[in-house]
Amino acid sequence: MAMYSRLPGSVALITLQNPPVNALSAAVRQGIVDTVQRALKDPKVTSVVICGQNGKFCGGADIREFAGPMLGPPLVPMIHAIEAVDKPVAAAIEGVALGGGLELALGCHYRIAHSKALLGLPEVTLGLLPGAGGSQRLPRLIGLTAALDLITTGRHISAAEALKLGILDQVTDNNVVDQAVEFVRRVAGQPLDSRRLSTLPCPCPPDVDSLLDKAMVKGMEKERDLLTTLFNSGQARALQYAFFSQRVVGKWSLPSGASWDNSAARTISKAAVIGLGTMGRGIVVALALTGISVVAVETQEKQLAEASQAVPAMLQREAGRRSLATPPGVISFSSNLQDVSEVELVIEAVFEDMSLKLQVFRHLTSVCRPGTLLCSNTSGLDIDQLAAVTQSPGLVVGMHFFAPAHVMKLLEVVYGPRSSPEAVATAMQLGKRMGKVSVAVGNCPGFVGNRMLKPYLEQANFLLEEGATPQQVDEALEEFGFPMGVFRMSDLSGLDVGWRIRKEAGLTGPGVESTRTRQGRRYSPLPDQVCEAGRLGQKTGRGWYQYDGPGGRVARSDPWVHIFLEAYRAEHGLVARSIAPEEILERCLYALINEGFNILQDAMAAGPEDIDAIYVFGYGWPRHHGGPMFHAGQVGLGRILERLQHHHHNHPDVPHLKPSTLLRRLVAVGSPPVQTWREFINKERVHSQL
Ligand SMILES: CCCCCCC[C@H](O)CC(=O)SCCNC(=O)CCNC(=O)[C@H](O)C(C)(C)COP(=O)([O-])OP(=O)([O-])OC[C@H]1O[C@@H](n2cnc3c(N)ncnc32)[C@H](O)[C@@H]1OP(=O)([O-])[O-]
Repeated sequence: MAMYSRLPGSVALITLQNPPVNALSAAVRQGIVDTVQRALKDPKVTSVVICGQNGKFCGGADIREFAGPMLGPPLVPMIHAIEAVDKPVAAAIEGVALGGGLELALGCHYRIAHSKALLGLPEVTLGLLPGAGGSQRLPRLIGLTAALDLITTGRHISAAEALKLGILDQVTDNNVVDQAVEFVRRVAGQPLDSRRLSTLPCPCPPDVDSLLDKAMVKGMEKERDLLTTLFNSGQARALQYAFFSQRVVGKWSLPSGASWDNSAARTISKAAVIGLGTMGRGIVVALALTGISVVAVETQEKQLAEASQAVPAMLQREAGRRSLATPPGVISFSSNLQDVSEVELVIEAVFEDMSLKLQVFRHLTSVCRPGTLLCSNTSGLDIDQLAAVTQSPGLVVGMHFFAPAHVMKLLEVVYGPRSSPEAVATAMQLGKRMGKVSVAVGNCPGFVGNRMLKPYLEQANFLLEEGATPQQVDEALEEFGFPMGVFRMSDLSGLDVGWRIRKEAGLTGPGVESTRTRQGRRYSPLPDQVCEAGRLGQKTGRGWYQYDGPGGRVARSDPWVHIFLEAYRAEHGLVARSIAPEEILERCLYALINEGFNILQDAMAAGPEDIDAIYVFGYGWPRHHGGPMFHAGQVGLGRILERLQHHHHNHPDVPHLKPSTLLRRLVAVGSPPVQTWREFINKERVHSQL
């Protein structure tokens, strides 16, 4: 909707009304068309101001409408009509003018913004381009180079930058509508031709003159054609899905019925971090950047001394990189666990060893004051077991950060069967304050992200046994869009991490027979043998690849690995075959996706969006593929099921390839779209189908 009012004097005020960001839905577009007509016809009106309600000008086209046919008045002629009005029209920009919102403002003759407003053309992040004249008007206003920068990066810019670039006519710290009204009154009666951006020539560097001989009309036609192509592309749908899934996960819910809207969060101002290894240091910085005071505890003197040098430097660097709204919190270092007695929340980040973590939790519960939230940064250990040794198990949750913790966007908030809604709400809100995408997940080995990683890694190892090289596997995955293939990634994170976990699970180590079947299923001893050869990845300069030296970054193919693989195959009587990239992708990705269905079935994630957000923000899943569950829908659930059946038939000793019941059920009901799975799962659960 758009509301029309006549202000004292001769100014018509049009207010966009579509909470929360006044997106240009069909109703809003209709409202604008009607109110602009009204202003045009009213002889008493000499000028017009367009603003948005509730402190937001406009967040752009209504992305929710992209899924269906476009109804209502189209945006392009609507903006052209505003530009053609013969009374001055000003956009009063507060909050945001993004995408179609900025394009609407560019159709106005003047633009006045509040100093805190953000402007931009972020369409590229949704797989689109500015399709309502933005690609044509912006270069005509600020030149080709600056416009290209904004259009291709999609970045949001401040009002100050927009003023400097020439997008805005005025910036104010006061009420922006009042300023805009005053502005249009002042300019009423002045000629408007030079303010109609679509009619202006495009200022551009001399060398591209010849490229830009096309007229405006041609440009607009091109914009429309390209937009139509983009609209119908899978990538645009995936990027728009990723936009919404990032927001859906904030609206968390637990199987108990507790959810974001019925659970109160505590606001944390003082926290502690136990353990100052790589993860602990990053967590201290992430907390301090949010303005929280942190007690950073490390019992090993050498590690403490190193951390007290490194952490302030990291904080300073990061604070400099972001322009912080609040000053960073104070960090105090200590070797004494007693010093955490006054904090409201503790995050334990010691070595990934259950007996050590239990020891820390026993200690914490005795030194912290009652009511302190106790969190663990474990990447997969049982939260409930930790909760069991504390006086208040309800106040224990997992906060699984990803390295480096002050940079990576993902946070898995792990609730155990006894975690209170307040504890979950507080951890989720704290994650949000740290700028993270926080996802609530259930307590199961590996939680969501690492649980799905296991079958993916497993398939990659099996592929090596069957004839692939690490490079071939990595190349197929990188071609799909991962920044790093599985072997390069393993070398980066350190091969000993998984080795230790497998030893703890009794899968390898002294006394375990070196067979290719362990604990009743196919097992590849390849990664254990690589570790036994002292090759732990980048940190030792050797792993699945070779590097220039310990800590080297550039992976090069290593003849040692090829000889090792050949010897291994010969020892086990395996005949290497040539494996196509398609098979590599199917085996790795479909095994991972299948585990995602198992996770949904077990209610360890509330919906497919949660899994997809985890993979996009924590595991490098290419955003333009939406996430593993979205991708499954794009490929077709029937196809995924059929390929899993095929691979499981060939490898019956690999349980991860056995299609999940949920996948079968979804295919049986006609493969409904991913957005409806959450509801379907809940219904199936009620009827005990899962
Ligand atoms: C031939 C056809 C012609 C077509 C022409 C194309 C025109 C144009 O070029 C294309 C576009 O404009 S593309 C668009 C270009 N624009 C963009 O890409 C801007 C995208 N938006 C943002 O970047 C952020 O939301 C803001 C910075 C606006 C606010 O951030 P914040 O304060 O942290 O808040 P938050 O939590 O982020 O969002 C709050 C709620 O608002 C919702 N919502 C938001 N925008 C929406 C939209 N456009 N729509 C619908 N909904 C939108 C959001 O889902 C959430 O809903 P929930 O139900 O409460 O969960």
